[in-house]
Amino acid sequence: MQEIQQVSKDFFALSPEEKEVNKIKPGTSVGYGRLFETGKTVANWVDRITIWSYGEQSRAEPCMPPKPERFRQVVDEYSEAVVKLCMRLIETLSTTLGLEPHILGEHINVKTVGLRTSFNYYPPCPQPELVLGIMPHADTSFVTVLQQDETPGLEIEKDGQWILVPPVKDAFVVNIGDLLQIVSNGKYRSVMHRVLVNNTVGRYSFPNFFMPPKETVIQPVKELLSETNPPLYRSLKFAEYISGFYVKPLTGRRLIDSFLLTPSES
Ligand SMILES: O=C(O)CCC(=O)C(=O)O
Ligand SMILES: [Fe+2]
Repeated sequence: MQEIQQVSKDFFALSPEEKEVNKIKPGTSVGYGRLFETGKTVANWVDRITIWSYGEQSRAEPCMPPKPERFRQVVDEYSEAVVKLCMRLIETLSTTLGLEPHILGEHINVKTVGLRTSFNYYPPCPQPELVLGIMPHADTSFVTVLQQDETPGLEIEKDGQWILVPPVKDAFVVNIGDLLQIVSNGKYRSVMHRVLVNNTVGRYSFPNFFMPPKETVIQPVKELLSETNPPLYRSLKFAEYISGFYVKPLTGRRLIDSFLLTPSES
């Protein structure tokens, strides 16, 4: 965990030209650059690089920055360990849904699921009350394993209130993403969250998004459905969901609601 922090600090200390070697290309979501740049003035006060760190996508869309030199090696070891943790989480989540431990993993074809990792640096901001580090959103993952440093900033929404998630040394935060909400037929709800910034210290965070290949069909697990518990979400390709996510800035609205079979009033 310390090493990831160290290579990230080395990366963000590079010159803008060196960081931009890996600039996000139009139509993709990986590389270095501003978050959700849409031409509109939505301020996300963050310097960020996103890469496929594990799985099929990391080979299909290579995006490791060439510098710092140790980056790739550290990320390879880290992502392998995080994927193992995600696999265990999926088994546990299967059990807590009342299913055999292997059912959820089989349903989502867990062996093909990969990892996308973002490296966020939120610099100190002279007027932190005017911006957010990242606007309110839910993640596009099954689960997100998040490493944050010792500086607070992450808040989750619960019952209409924003609640700070205090950093705990050597611990990850696990967030439920939209895809788990769909496959669990709404039994698990993805968590809305946002990031605050401050005017004194920079903050680093590393969310690891456990995400499937683009062609994967996402739909509720059939073992959870019955006449009295009909599917809430239609089946969709992950590519369809992800294209919806990146075309608009983070508005705080739940994208996932657009896949409800019976649209909600909200
Ligand atoms: O910085 C954080 O703690 C969270 C970052 C986040 O939510 C994201 O990158 O999706
Ligand atoms: Fe997030």
